[in-house]
Amino acid sequence: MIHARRLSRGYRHRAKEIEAVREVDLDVAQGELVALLGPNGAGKSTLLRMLTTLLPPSAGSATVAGHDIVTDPAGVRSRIGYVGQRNAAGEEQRVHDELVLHGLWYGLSGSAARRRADEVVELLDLGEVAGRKPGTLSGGQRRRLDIAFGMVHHPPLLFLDEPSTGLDPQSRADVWRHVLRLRRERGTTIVLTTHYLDEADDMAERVIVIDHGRVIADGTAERLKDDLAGDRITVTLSDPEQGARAAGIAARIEGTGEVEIDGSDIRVRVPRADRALPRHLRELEAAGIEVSAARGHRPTLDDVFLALTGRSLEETNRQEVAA
Ligand SMILES: Nc1ncnc2c1ncn2[C@@H]1O[C@H](COP(=O)(O)OP(=O)(O)OP(=O)(O)O)[C@@H](O)[C@H]1O
Repeated sequence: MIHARRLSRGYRHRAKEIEAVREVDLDVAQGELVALLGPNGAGKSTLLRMLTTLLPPSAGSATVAGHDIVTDPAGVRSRIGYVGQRNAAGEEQRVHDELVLHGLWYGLSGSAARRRADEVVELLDLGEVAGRKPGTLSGGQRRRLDIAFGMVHHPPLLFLDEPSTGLDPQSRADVWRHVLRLRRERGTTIVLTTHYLDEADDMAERVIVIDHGRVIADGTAERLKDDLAGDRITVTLSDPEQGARAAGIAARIEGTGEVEIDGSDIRVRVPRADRALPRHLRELEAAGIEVSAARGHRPTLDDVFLALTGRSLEETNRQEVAA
């Protein structure tokens, strides 16, 4: 569906060149659900805007849905849906009428546009609000309407730029339910951007991590965690004086890496926490070291980002919000 090679885009801002996207290679197959994950300013929107032909690349090439983004932008546009960060709806028409207008804009006949409006209203559960004006909808309903606009011409490939940003948790879950439904029932290929780690983790089957305009990791969330962050176990000792001995025992167990002592806690990196924990407990017990608590941690995607960049994505997002 998407093949991009060394796709790059710079901006000139106050006589300075910003390299927003740098030599990105990307292949997305039909039916995939891919999340582009990265902090604000990483280059996600710029990448999406190039793939949707809204912005020409400075260098590199890409085909999207079989058409070249530079030499055949009209071919690309007729086969994709794009839902940007801003609302697409006007305020004058009612929801259903707006959808019909969109269909006409895409070249459908009047009856085909009305039929298609009915279909997307059903697909995105907008029946209750079909007679209302967009300005009266809740944030989540409004976002679903935006997605409906992106689907009016039945595209096999849908791009969503931060579909859930700014929504409350319930509306976010609701938008996701509908995105997953599109994928399941229509086989739509979906590429979306997000800076919510939990979303990328729970919903997308493939996560592409972007930082400073480059792809720095690409895989399933589980794979990225296994390869880049690894599990950890934490064992709390009844007697903190035993820390050094316990750390020595842990370090000798096969597969163990990075042993840290923090007060009465010993933290150890292991390939699989569920398997390593019983073994560590047995060895400590055999050495007469009493353990008062023990737990295993599966890494999060933030641990992956931290391992890759030395920064926490969650922390970076928080600082952006505060700034
Ligand atoms: N029109 C523009 N002119 C100058 N610089 C720009 C322009 N648009 C984006 N940039 C810069 O390019 C870089 C990438 O921005 P982009 O919006 O693609 O990132 P993003 O990952 O989508 O972030 P966000 O989540 O905030 O949308 C940033 O440094 C941004 O400031």
